[in-house]
This record gives sequence, structure tokens and C-alpha cells, in this order.
Amino acid sequence: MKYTQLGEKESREEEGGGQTMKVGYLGPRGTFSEEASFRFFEGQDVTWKACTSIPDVLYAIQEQDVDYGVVPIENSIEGSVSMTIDTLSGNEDLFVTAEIVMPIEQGLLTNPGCKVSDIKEVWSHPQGLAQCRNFIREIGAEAKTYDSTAKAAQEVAASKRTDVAAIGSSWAAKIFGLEILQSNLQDLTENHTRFVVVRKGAIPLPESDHTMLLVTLSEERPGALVHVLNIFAAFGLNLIRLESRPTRKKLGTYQFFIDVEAGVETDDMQKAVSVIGTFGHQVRVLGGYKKDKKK
Ligand SMILES: O=C(O)C(=O)C[C@]1(C(=O)O)C=C[C@@H](O)C=C1
Repeated sequence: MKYTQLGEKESREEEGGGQTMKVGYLGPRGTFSEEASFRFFEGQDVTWKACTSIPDVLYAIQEQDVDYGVVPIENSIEGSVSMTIDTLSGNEDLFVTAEIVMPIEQGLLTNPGCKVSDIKEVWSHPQGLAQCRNFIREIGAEAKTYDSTAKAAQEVAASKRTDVAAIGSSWAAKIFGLEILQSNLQDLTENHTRFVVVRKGAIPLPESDHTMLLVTLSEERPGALVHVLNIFAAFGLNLIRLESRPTRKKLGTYQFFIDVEAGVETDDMQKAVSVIGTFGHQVRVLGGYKKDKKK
């Protein structure tokens, strides 16, 4: 039996399936999240739900309004998308099943008849603004945040103003009838965002080759984190990401997001999780994925 990247058996017909999947993403139409979702679910029978914010995508999964959600988790220029990792860590039911890596090209989107020198404000998602910090400073514009790059584009179009611009995708420009005054605005040409596909409840992920964990140390003492890291090392497990985030319970206390280069189902991975647990540390498997090598 073959499994999909979502951990489901590939042949739905065999099980009398064939039903449409409902997938949520950050809307409105024209976001990078929409493009990532379309790429990942290409060729599958999907009904789409455009949500108004990243947490809304994750809440829609939790409330079973959608079967899957696609959310950005990390950008090569700006780092983690904290809204995603904090909502994931706060909701025990959410489970990561796949990864999508996509190049991000930010454009300056305006109503027709606009010049760069006219622009007083640029509107975008905080990640879009952060990726283009140098450009915004150079033109001396004020930055205004929106829930998504496409929402900003929609608002620029609705305003009909010629002294504001959105930062977003060429796809959003097309949808909202905007001009692309300048392309590739991001501070560095290498600009990739990692998205994850999330569902409610854990499932087997036999094809995964990476595991995402959330570790909370049993106590704050010298060497506690090193102790956990040594357990991974003892099982020969390579860590590709280690990030601390506030627990949001008490100032100065942290939890650790760890990506391990091993499938969720592998023996070493399961043993490492269990050994870490026996020392009183909390380990939650946030999910797993097959590395997206399309980058
Ligand atoms: O606003 C969008 O278009 C999104 O899909 C969100 C998002 C993000 O949060 O990182 C996705 C990719 C880009 O990095 C910029 C914005």
C-alpha cells in the first residue's frame, strides 16, 4: 500500500472514499499561501476555504471546518512565523503532515498611473514588509500591516489611491487589477518560505523523513538542554533546527522547537522521544514531513 505525503493510503477508492477534501489557507485569493496550497494539492479533488488570518486557518482545522490547512512556518530572510508556531504549540490536536518550500518574489503593486516617487505608504503582511525593509527605507514610505499580502493588494485596489502600494505576488496583482511597478523587492535574492500542511489529530507518517518536536524541559538547571541534545546525539539523530520560544506562562521560561532529520516512525526517533520523556522532559511530536527538495 502506498501512502501520500499526508500519511493517508493513496487509493481512496479501495476504501469506498472519493470524497472531496476541504483545505484552508490564508486568504483572500492571491496570497503566497494560496499558491503553496495549489501546488501541493494539485490534481486532487479539493474544496478551498480562504481564511482571514493564519491563526484562523489553524482554528478552522481544530473546529473541523476544514480537513487540512496550509500555513507559512519559516522564511529564509525573516525566520520563523511566530503566529504559526505559537498557535501550533498551543493546540495539542494540530499535527503537521507535510512541507512545501516555495520561492517568494515580492512585487510593488499599485493602481494604474503610479510612480515610485508618489508612494507614501506600503501595505503588506508583516513578513512581506520585513523581507523588503531596505526598499521601504530607500523610498521613505511608511509601512502598514495587513493580515496577508493579498489583503493589502485588495485594499490598495479598493482605495483607488495612487500614493499607496502593496507588497505581494504577481498573482495578486493580476487578481486585483494592479500594476507591478517593480519586481523582486526583497532585500536578498534568496527568499524562500517554508509552509506546512496541518490536520487535526496524529496519523502514521510512514513516508516522513523529518520529525517536528516541541520540548519543554523538566526544570531550569544548568545542562538541562544539553542533556536532551545528548540523547538525540546518542541515537545518531541530526537536528536541523532548534528554536526557543517563550512558554507564554512565565517570563523567562522557554520551550524548544526541534526538527530532526529522521522519520516519525523510525526506531531511533521513537526511542529518543521515549528516553527524553523518562527524564521528566515533556516531548510532543508536532508532526513529520518528507523534505521538500524542489527548492
Ligand atoms: O501574505 C501572504 O501572501 C502569505 O501567504 C503569508 C506569508 C508569510 O506569512 O510568510 C507567506 C509567504 C511570504 O513569506 C509572505 C507572507
